[in-house]
Amino acid sequence: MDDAPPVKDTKPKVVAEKQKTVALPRASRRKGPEPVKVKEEEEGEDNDEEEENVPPPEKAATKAAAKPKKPLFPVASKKKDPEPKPVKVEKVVDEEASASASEVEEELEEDEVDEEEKPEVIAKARKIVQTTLTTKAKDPYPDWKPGEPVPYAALCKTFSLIELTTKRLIIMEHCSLFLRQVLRLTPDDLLPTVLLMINKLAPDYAGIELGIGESLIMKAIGESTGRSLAVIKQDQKEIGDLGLVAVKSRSTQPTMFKPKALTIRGVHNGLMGIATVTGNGAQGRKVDGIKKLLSAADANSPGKVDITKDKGGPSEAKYIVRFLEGKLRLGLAERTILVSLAQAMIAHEAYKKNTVPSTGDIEKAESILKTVYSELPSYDVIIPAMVEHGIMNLREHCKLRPGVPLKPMLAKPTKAITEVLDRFDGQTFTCEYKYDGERAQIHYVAKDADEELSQSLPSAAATEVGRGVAAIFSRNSEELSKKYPDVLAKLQSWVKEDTKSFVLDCESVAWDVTEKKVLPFQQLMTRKKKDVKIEEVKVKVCVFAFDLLYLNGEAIVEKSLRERRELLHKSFNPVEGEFAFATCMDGQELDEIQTFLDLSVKASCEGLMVKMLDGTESGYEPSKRSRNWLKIKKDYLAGIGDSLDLVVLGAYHGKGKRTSVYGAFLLACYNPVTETYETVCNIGTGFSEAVLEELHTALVETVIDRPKPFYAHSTGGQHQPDVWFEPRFVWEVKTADLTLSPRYKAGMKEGVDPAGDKGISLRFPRFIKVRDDKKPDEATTSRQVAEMYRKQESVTKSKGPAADDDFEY
Ligand SMILES: Nc1ncnc2c1ncn2[C@@H]1O[C@H](COP(=O)(O)OP(=O)(O)OP(=O)(O)O)[C@@H](O)[C@H]1O
Repeated sequence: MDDAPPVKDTKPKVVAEKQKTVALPRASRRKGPEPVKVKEEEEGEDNDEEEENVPPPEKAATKAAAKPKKPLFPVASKKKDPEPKPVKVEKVVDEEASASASEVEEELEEDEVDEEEKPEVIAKARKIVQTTLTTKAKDPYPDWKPGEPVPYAALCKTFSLIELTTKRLIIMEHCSLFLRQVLRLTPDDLLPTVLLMINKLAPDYAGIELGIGESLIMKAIGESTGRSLAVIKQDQKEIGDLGLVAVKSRSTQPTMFKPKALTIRGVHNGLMGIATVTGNGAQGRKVDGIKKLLSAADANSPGKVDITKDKGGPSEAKYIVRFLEGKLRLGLAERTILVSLAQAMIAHEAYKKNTVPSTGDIEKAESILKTVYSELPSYDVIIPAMVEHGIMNLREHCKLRPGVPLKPMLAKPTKAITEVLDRFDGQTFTCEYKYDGERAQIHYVAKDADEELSQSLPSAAATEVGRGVAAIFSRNSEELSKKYPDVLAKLQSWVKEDTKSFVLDCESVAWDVTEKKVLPFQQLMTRKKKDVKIEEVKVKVCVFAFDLLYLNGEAIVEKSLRERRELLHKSFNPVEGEFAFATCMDGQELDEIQTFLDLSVKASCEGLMVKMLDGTESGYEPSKRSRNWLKIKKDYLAGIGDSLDLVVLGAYHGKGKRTSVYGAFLLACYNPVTETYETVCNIGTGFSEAVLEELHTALVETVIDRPKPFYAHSTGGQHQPDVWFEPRFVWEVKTADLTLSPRYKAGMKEGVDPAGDKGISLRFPRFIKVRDDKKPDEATTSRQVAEMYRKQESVTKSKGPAADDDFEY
């Protein structure tokens, strides 16, 4: 395929098909639990089933693509010679440093390398950077001509090497080596390279999705290889991996002519074109786009892929299809890429200077990139700046800014007020109402300010609001301006005149205009999700601000909460029913907190947030589930500490009156390390008839023939659900407690069961609501489930909980 023009020329128009969501009507949500008989035996029951073989990890779906106002890939620096003169690295690092990743792996216990954050793994990785990354010796792919587009085959070669291992350390080494080669030869392609590695086309806030289902991909594979759809479907049934089906289909296809080899930039452009196609015949043009990419795949280097084994050689068709499905199956967590990128960059900079970076420098580079990315999660902004100014200077050039949403700080659950007091012993803390609505990050820049709402924000996302321009983002950095035009319309009235720019952390909560009080979350969910017309708004919303992250041109995340709160209160005017500061209380005594908790519940809140108030620890920690924020929910005091957000993997047909709907469901938590969904319970309680009907309508669209290879579930016949689903919907679920069961797989790798054959399961789970603000890979993690289990157990065994996070880099 010819390379399409650079992405900067493309003007993506409209967001493609969005994920389907279920809005549950208020009435149906409010109805009491409607017990539904779960088809199988009670949770927690022992049974001798076989341990299931979980296939290699598969990347959970990520959304993709952008609607950029400015060039998507600003050229970092044209002046620089892309290929510095090859240099011989003279400096000798210590002996240990010459270890290769595989040697190092042998030294480490298998379970110790599960996460790249382990200090010893990081230390070894840094040693590797000092040696292999500062020479060309281990580059994964033969050098292409400096300055020329990076061949897509080079990326696929790296993917195929990564596919051969599950060890983070080796994955990191492969990534770093390849990224450094890209930096050395074609630094302008670093951005699309990184994006394709993380299965994205653009930052989340750009709101572009590929909008492609399995059937469209099968159609494209069929049409581009001359095989019938029926045959492709049959292959898919047998192989269970469309990427490999694409490879199999290609191998039987005689090549009439040799198209031009794919490049990373060309593939990115092609995919972007597919994602942004709209209007009449969009589906057909998407298929054409895929066909074009597939026909060019492997043109010049047809990889020999043994499709009988998942871990075949490199094949462009395989990775294109997997990208389209949002599943590269590589275990390339965003954190891995970040660390690899920092290592590649520091090694590249050293290589250019004919030096070797010290481990201190490598550590510093990693920390800079992680901090910068947590405040400004946009490779589109960071990569060009990093290439131009160097990684050590990145902080000066890339700061939190209005227009680029950051991942919010999250709280750790606690079970009792005494736990809070233990945690904050000797330190000042503050309590705030925990409002039950939707997180909203509001960005604003006045027209007469010395700055602008980020250039990388799609223009449609920035709304004129009187004296300024504003945008609202969700917890997941999705753009919410079309959901809350009423908030934007009133915004100017609560922004003080000398407040010229800000990023606010808030909760948008349904508001009862007559009673002048907040309404439960269920009310908020009855609002339309997008294209809301102000005149049609029935459920009014009040914004409760609890933090200020940026003010008048300056990021203030490092200031103490006390200072941020003062600035917050100084910079805005509360307006009844529209904008308010979160109700807070600084008392430190148990009975004061108890009284405040009771008040919060009376005020229709979920409970309290308790936050460190002073000192560096009270700084805002983007993307972290931090112990400096604790939540006490009203229902903590009975049952386990927190509800869980679980992914629906399967369902059982209803019986009797319910034959037309699903009567019970199989739920799973998410394991971000192995990128698998681990089953955790069957649920049939908490649903009204109306809700069951709605869920059925939504879920039927996602039925698949068989469980995905990245579902960790029981294989015993009697435990199989009647239908399986794509991992799409996240539900909030409460449980009486947690137990170990051989029938479920949750947390099996977390060491809670000494014998290792039982997973954690929920007892008496109860459906609370659909969490359509969470994506499946943001569900409660296996580790969190294990942490809850340990906490529950710790009453008798007094074991400390493990740390965890949601987005942390
Ligand atoms: N005063 C407040 N301070 C911080 N967050 C608040 C506050 N009031 C309400 N919230 C909401 O509570 C959430 C913090 O709780 P947590 O970190 O547990 O998020 P979560 O994982 O979405 O869990 P939950 O289901 O409890 O909302 C925030 O995302 C925000 O939406």
